[in-house]
Parts: sequence; C-alpha cells; structure tokens
Amino acid sequence: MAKIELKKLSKTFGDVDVIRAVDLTINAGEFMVFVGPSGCGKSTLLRLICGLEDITSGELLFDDVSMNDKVPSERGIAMVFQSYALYPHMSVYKNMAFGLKLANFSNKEMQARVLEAAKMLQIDHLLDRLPKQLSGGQRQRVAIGRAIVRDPRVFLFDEPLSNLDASLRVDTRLEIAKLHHKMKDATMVYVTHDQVEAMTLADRICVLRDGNIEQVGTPEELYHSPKSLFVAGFIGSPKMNFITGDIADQHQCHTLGIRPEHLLIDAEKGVWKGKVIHTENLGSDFFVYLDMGTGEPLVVRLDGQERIPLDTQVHVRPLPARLHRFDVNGLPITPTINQTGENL
Ligand SMILES: Nc1ncnc2c1ncn2[C@@H]1O[C@H](COP(=O)(O)OP(=O)(O)OP(=O)(O)O)[C@@H](O)[C@H]1O
Repeated sequence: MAKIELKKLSKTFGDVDVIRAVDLTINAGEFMVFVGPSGCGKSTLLRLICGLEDITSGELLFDDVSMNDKVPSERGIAMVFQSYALYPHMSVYKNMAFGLKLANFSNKEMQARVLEAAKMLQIDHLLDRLPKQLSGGQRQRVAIGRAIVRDPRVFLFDEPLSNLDASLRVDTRLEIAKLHHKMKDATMVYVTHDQVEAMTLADRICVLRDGNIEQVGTPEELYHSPKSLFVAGFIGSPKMNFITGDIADQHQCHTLGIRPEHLLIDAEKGVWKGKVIHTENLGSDFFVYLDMGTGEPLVVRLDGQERIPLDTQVHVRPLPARLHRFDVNGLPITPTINQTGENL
C-alpha cells in the first residue's frame, strides 16, 4: 500500500506541455480514476507514475520517497494495459508466474501465489491453456492475475476493458471492483473513457483537461456539485443539458444546466415548451429529444415503459433543486445544490 503524491508534476514533449504542474495526492488503498477528453494527458500521467516516461519537472513520491529517478521495476507497481500483452507461446500458468520466476521465487511460492490469484479471478481451470485458447475477457483476467501475483504496492490500469465486448466489460468491471474490495491495501490508478467505469469503480475521480486537473472528488461530488461547466458536461451520460439565452437570463445566469433525469414531461403544463424531434429506447430508459427553439435539443429521460410519439408538443418542468447555474466563465453560481439535491 502506498500513498502517491504528485507535486507540480510536468511533462513536455518537444515544446508541447502535456502535463502542467499537476498537484495530486492519491491516498494509500484508494481507487483513483483519471478521466478527460482524448489527448488531455491521462495516459501520460499514468506513465509518469509508472516510470515509462521521464518527469520533465516536479516530484513524484510513493510514501514520501521520491520515485523520480527510480526505474519501473524499483517502484513496486504492476500495470495492466488495454492490449493484454501476454506471451502467446506460454500457458496461462507460465504467463502469470513469469515475473515471479524472474524474481527468483521458489516453485512452491510461485504455485501458491498463481493459484490464489487464479482462484480470485475464477481462471484456475484455465491454467494449462495458451492465450489464443481464451476469450478476450479471460485474457484480461490473466493479465490482471499476472499483476496480482507480484503483490504490488500500486496497480496501474490503462483502459483495461476497452478491447472487450459490452457484456464482458460489465463482468470484468465487476471483477476489478471485487479485486479492489479484497485487496484493500492496494492503491489503484485507472484510466478510462468510460463514464460507467469511472462512476462505479472510483473512490475518487480526477477530471483532466489539457494537462491540468479540472476537479478531483468522489463520483457523487462530481455528478452533483461540478465545479465548472466543463466537469458538468463531461461527467454523466447522456450529458447534462445546457441552456443559454432567454431561459438562462430568467434564472440570472449565463448557462443553465439540468440533467436529463431531472426533467419532467407534462402534456398540459410546465415552464418550458418543446416538440419531440427524436427518441431513443434503451429498454430501461426512454430518451426524448425536444426542440425548444434554443439551438441544442433538450434531452429528457423517461422510464423505459413510457412512450411519446415524434412531433408531439410537450411541456417540460425542471426539478428546481437540480438546476445548475453557471456564469459566463463557466463557474457555478451559488446557491448550488448539495448531494441530496437540496439548495445550499
Ligand atoms: N511520445 C510522445 N511524443 C509526443 N507527443 C506525445 C507523446 N505521447 C503523447 N503525446 C501527446 O500528449 C498528449 C496527451 O496524450 P495522452 O496519450 O496522455 O492523452 P490521453 O488523455 O491518454 O488520450 P486518449 O484518451 O486519446 O488516450 C497528446 O496530445 C499526445 O499527442
């Protein structure tokens, strides 16, 4: 278990600043998820922590000890990549045991560790197979198993689920959540594009934007109390509706934000009016896109059982306590709402 501290950590490629003086403390045993738009520096930050990239300036500490000059093998980390990076000619057992063998572990200790990890990940019946005889999800479990056996202080994950199909993603996501629960001592840092992975796995999420940290907080904090328009628009899927113009003026703000689940459709009355221009049925949810004459359509989430035909004129009502008001600089205007949706 290690506390990870980034102090004014910077990375420059040529003359491009990719990570800009980032300050961040990841607590021992914490599951921290990095999210942000493509190119914002998530993978680079992970690679700096791992030691696969040199630090341009600033300091990286594990438990108060500087890691700046330590090579990856001296840092006590294990990394799981999107491409599983398994040795194709080695069995699952050999793949998992490989790092231990290099570290001169006895056969007995190696066997015990591999079997324990394989059981934890439910791949103990696959130990004799070659990677090509496994599904994508099983391969990723082997890659995770290979990381576990080394008993690292820190696990680093770079989009480990993005090569998996939808249902395997869900299974393996649950597996990683269980792993975190079982290995309470391990600090985990995880990069993803996926909103659900970030929300479900993270103790805290770090939102990056253009090499800077935009906000760090629990999933609930980021979802309910975003500190900027950028975070409000980034966290949540489908994203928060933003309304400018007359409606925002009436609420004395530049941009009014409201999430699709915080809008009610009413055939008869409601403060806003719109026409249904598009619908999406996801089974559990039914999304309605309304043209309100404000530019962007307003997205409303209904229960999956509800239906509204195209071209219907409807009235819409926001839950007042769930409105987010932002100024011209994209900063929230108080009163904001707290996590239970009450005005502060
Ligand atoms: N070795 C390199 N040389 C030059 N530029 C690089 C190098 N590696 C990354 N970059 C640049 O640094 C920026 C951040 O890249 P990084 O891969 O960290 O972003 P990311 O947030 O992980 O993106 P994505 O979500 O698309 O994977 C990008 O503009 C990228 O082009």
